[in-house]
Amino acid sequence: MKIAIAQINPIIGDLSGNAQKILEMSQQAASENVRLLLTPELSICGYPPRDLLVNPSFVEAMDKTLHKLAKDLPANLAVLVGTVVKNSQAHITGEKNLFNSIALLENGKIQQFFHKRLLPNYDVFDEKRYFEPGLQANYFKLDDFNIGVTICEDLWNDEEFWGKRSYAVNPIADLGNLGVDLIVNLSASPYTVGKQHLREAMLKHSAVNFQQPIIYTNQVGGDDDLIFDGRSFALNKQGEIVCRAKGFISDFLTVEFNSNKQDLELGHVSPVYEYEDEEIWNALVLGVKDYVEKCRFSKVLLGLSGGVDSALVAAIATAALGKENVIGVLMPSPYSSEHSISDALALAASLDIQTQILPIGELMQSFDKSLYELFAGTEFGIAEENLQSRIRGNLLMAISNKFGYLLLSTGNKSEVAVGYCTLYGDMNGGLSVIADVPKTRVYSLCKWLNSHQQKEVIPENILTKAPSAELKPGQVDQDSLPPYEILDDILDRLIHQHQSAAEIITAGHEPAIVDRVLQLLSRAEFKRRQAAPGLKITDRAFGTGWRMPIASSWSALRNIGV
Ligand SMILES: NC(=O)c1ccc[n+]([C@@H]2O[C@H](COP(=O)([O-])OP(=O)(O)OC[C@H]3O[C@@H](n4cnc5c(N)ncnc54)[C@H](O)[C@@H]3O)[C@@H](O)[C@H]2O)c1
Ligand SMILES: Nc1ncnc2c1ncn2[C@@H]1O[C@H](COP(=O)(O)O)[C@@H](O)[C@H]1O
Ligand SMILES: N[C@@H](CCC(=O)O)C(=O)O
Ligand SMILES: O=P(O)(O)OP(=O)(O)O
Repeated sequence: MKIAIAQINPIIGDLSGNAQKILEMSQQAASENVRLLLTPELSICGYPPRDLLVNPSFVEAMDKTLHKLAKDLPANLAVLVGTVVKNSQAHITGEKNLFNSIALLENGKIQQFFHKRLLPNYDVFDEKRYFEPGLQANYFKLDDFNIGVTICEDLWNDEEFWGKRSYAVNPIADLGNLGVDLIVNLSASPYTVGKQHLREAMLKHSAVNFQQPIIYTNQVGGDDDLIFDGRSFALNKQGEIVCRAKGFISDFLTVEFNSNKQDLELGHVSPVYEYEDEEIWNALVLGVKDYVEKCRFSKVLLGLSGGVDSALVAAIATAALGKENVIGVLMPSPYSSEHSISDALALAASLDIQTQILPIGELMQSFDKSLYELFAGTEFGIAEENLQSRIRGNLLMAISNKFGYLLLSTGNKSEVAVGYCTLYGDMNGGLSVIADVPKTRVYSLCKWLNSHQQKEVIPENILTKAPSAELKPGQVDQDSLPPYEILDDILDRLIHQHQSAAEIITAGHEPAIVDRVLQLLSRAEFKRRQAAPGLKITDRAFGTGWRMPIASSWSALRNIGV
């Protein structure tokens, strides 16, 4: 029996467009004699639909679209489509309105529904807000085969693999006990660095442990802050990868279930990325492309300072949207160095993007004049420094408004973590492209890009000079922050490894620096809450999965031993 994976890139809420994508892959499947086609979790509406699900008319429209799709599908093809189903018991107190389900479509009809049993509710996942868990093992008979159906998180509870049990039920063990021939998993699993390795290792363990071939179908595409990497794959009973779809792009691939061997045959296996930098680059390019296109923009703009952050964002945007759709705006102030202008121009020439030069000296003088009396007798300080950033932010938003271009924010994760950025200034923008990329990774991505393209896409001078906001003469970032290698290590331990200050100090960091970073991290929460959505590439980004209080003094507690 031939089975196909439809690794589609749905647009959230575009029900007819998503159905059309499924239909097109169904027609391709039918032309290749496929018997069963798999699509991702919630493929009819795209994942995550969030509070669109609270609207009954949205749910009704999904139902109508699904019935129409069932009628349009080619004959002799069964298709599994992700949808929601109303919970008929929902009138009972405490029960929710919906199930996160899979519909089996065949012979012009919806034949059966399967409900997701394990509902993720951590990090960016919030499924208990909408869904009630399914209570039964899910499987169906297709020709002579029993096919077990699981939905994303249903397979993330392999107790032996994790060394702990996260949920009381284990859908894969239930299906193993029922003796199904094959398990399919329909997922919408967001990208984080190294996640594919984890998925494959986890499902390899499950395949071997339960002696079940598994076909894993993932969504692809950018959805606000989330990037879905695709890379759907299948494993035979020995846990060997027998096929893998491409990463960060829609794909269609088939795999043969051999009824004699009761196992999957070897098919097409797309390669994995060799370098993390390459993988992250591809993720960010897709994240920008899909955010811009799905929000119906065509062009973007950004401030080009001659620094490394804006250089990387410009390069990502150019790869995502094409050089004719990226506009770099240079806004030198009296404090800008000569090289900041020449470096920005060299970068623009290397990417072959358009530039505009808008000097801000006169605007700064005009602001100073207006504030002269009010500020008389005070020292030049943060207020004056930030004016430059805010003048630039205003000019960029004026261009955005006038021409309908989306402004890209350029702050990296290290800066966003410690609040080294100006509200309503360089934090302006609709999408924060590298907000989850620490500064040390910004450099490694640029270096990877140059070596991958075998030319200086990012001019060498941008990579070797000291990072500087140039908000006053001779200023460099390291006047106010620890060296980025140290800052990033401390932040990684705090944010990703959940280490206490005491553990970080034991690891060799200076107590005063650790204290300061803790305070800066906590104090900058108000800024992050007002920031543009940032593309998520790590397991802990400052986005929908980060829910910190603003009015809090927790970080000050190190000295009493917590
Ligand atoms: N703009 C740039 O390009 C850039 C680059 C690198 C570093 N920096 C650095 O970033 C810093 C920016 O200065 P900043 O952070 O003082 O200016 P800011 O204006 O970004 O933030 C301070 C302002 O935020 C508000 N605020 C403070 N606490 C708040 C809270 N809990 N809730 C809500 N609002 C609150 C207040 O209005 C306060 O004046 C400076 O250290 C600057 O050197 C800026
Ligand atoms: N001189 C500048 N021209 C254009 N855009 C600029 C300039 N200086 C800063 N910017 C923008 O602001 C962010 C943050 O700057 P830092 O150097 O990190 O302070 C930068 O990426 C540009 O987009
Ligand atoms: N743990 C899964 C959950 C996804 C889901 O159920 O949507 C993941 O991160 O991919
Ligand atoms: O934000 P940029 O581009 O100015 O980078 P840097 O902060 O390294 O100068």
